[in-house]
Amino acid sequence: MDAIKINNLTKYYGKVCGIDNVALTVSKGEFFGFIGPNGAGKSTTIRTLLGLIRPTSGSASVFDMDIINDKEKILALVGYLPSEALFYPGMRVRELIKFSADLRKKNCQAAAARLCERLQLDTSRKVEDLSFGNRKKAAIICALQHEPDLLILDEPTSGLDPLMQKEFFDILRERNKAGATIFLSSHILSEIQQNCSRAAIIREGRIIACDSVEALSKTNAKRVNIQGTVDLGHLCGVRDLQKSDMGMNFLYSGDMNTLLSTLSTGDIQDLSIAEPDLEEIFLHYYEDGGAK
Ligand SMILES: Nc1ncnc2c1ncn2[C@@H]1O[C@H](COP(=O)(O)OP(=O)(O)OP(=O)(O)O)[C@@H](O)[C@H]1O
Repeated sequence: MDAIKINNLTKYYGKVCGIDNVALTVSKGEFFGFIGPNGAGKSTTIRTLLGLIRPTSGSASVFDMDIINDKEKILALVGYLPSEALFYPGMRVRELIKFSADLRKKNCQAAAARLCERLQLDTSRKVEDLSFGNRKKAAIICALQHEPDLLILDEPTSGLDPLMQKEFFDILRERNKAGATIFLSSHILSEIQQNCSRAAIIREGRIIACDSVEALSKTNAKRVNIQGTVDLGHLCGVRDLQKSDMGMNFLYSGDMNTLLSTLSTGDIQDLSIAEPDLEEIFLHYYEDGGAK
């Protein structure tokens, strides 16, 4: 069974396009990444999926249930972490966590206590007195304490320190191993690479790639580093050229023999031709014309 199935979902905010014809399938039990630059449409996709906003056109289902007609049934199976954690003021953290569990008509005391301990959250504090990171932890506990079948996490780690990020991902991996499906929206590539098996890249409201993280990370471009001088002329396949007093470096995706014969005309003291790092590969998807 698919955990998430999105069919040609489009959302316009008046004249502004949020997402355009998004189609995506996430299988039950997957740890799926959703990557894209600011304003790409990640939150719009998630909010539409959860029935928080209505699509302009298209349809989607969660565990084979329609996002509009079966909204309540879907929400009972989902844990949602919004990108910004906002709470009613005046509550203490423990009251907020209990309030969130009561909404689900579930006793989550034991699970909540374990999560608070692992994430080191002081439940006696008032929510309005919490730091940004601690507010995030409270939101994480509200999203996870009822042990949902599907976790939808929108930029979950912003505000968490590195130790807490590690603990948080340990918890997610444990949940995933126990069968939960995880949909992780992020623009932190290392998070996606270390945790997800598949990912989709969204840009300007459209899915531009969807594949295994391994396949997405592959490219035929090389990073060329030169110490010395050479005239590249009109060499085809050069991108991201950076020059310094010492030499130059660029991404190259053209013919290797042509590159080598061009380089042989220069005065070169040192040369390296290496795989680009992951950030560079993903920038290629983000840039105009980067779609496969
Ligand atoms: N309530 C709204 N009213 C008008 N336009 C909106 C609204 N919400 C989002 N948009 C627009 O829809 C597009 C997609 O925004 P969205 O928030 O979904 O992107 P995102 O990928 O989640 O971005 P970020 O990583 O910055 O959170 C953007 O152009 C944004 O300006």
